[in-house]
Amino acid sequence: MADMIITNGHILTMEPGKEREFSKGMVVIDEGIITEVREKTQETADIIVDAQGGIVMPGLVNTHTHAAMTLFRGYADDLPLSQWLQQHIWPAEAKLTDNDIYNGTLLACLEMIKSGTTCFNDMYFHMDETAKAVEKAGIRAALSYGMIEFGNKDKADAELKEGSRFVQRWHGKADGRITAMYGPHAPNTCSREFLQRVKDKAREDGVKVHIHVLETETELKEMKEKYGMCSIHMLNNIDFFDSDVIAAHCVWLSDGDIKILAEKGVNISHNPVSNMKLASGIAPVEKLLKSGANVCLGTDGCASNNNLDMFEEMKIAALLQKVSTMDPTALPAKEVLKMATVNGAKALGINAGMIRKGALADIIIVDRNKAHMRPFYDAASHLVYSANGQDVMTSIVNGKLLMQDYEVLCMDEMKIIEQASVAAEDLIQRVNE
Ligand SMILES: C[C@H]1O[C@@H](n2cnc3c(N)ncnc32)[C@H](O)[C@@H]1O
Ligand SMILES: [Zn+2]
Repeated sequence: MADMIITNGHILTMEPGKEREFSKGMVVIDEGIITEVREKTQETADIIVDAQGGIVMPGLVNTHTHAAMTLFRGYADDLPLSQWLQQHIWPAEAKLTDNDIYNGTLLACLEMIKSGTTCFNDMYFHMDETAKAVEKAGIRAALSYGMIEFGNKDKADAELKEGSRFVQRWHGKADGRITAMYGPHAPNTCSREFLQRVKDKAREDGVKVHIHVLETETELKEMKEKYGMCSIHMLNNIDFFDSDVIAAHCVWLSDGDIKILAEKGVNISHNPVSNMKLASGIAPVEKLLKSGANVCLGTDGCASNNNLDMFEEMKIAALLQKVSTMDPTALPAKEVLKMATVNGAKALGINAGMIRKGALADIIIVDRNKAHMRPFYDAASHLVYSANGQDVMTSIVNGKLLMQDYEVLCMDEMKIIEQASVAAEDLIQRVNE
């Protein structure tokens, strides 16, 4: 007898090269793993999840965020990145406590679970608290301590020590739901020497690296002044790039940079809403995909988005590529859906992002019984262009039901909302003191 069977749903497998759709199918789950995907099964299970009227699909993977920044949702809007970070966000972050991070991350987990994200990639501070929140919520996450040293030698040692301590403590924990990584913030906030040290350490520890790269034109200019080359060439020169790197943003790329990223198998997290809101620019996603690079999708933090809805992110990603290339065939729905599922899972090195025998049981069910979801010709089209996060009925992570038929089972929803609101209020008071 299996643990769970999802039945009666319209299944979208997203299995690379063998994408299949069943109008009525069954997914069998045992010990957190998908054991069978068919039209009918002989198997029985403890829990039967009726997905009647729903699309059963892989949970969405958010490959770049700062979860606890939910506390800064709407705190400093409509500013350019450098001013936003230096004058508003960093001073406020300096006042963050462990308790803030825990509550802010739980709020983020709640929002993600409710809007169909089953795994997220996070870089932030006080990361033990983020990990504890992930452990509690039941979601899956890749976590890194955000290291910033601005070329300061003492700071470099301390930052790497903390990054390393976090990796040792959390990698593979929470029933394997937590993957730890190193998180050097960016090529213009970390020195070349430090980035090299970090990458060496990550290789030694066998873990991945999460970094912001070429988000703004300012970074490009600073790098050219400092090193006589852009961030991509600088990082390539120090042998930083391989398939164990997740580079967020990658907006200001030359054709030569694209070639390097594709050849080295670097994973690129595209974050269109944040890039549009901060007016950072438009990442060349079409060119990156055509060159064979693995491009995935992220929301960035709630101070620059201002939500964690990956459905919104998918639609905006598609629309932005179309209007920027003036080509309506650019980034079609199926391609965006891959970015948000299989490509994201590949980037984070987790066996998910698809509904296939042997994959992790990270699955969501999206409601088709809504006015804006009818008629129904093509699942991918509806998921990208019509749906939003509020249409997710059921979320399963590691074979466990975190939300079923819109009811959150893994936490007390009102309590989380209340605690995070109180924490944010206290925090802003401390910031303004
Ligand atoms: C981990 C660090 O990254 C910062 N951070 C949040 N959003 C962005 C962004 N779009 N670009 C660069 N840094 C960012 C956080 O505010 C924190 O200081
Ligand atoms: Zn970011």
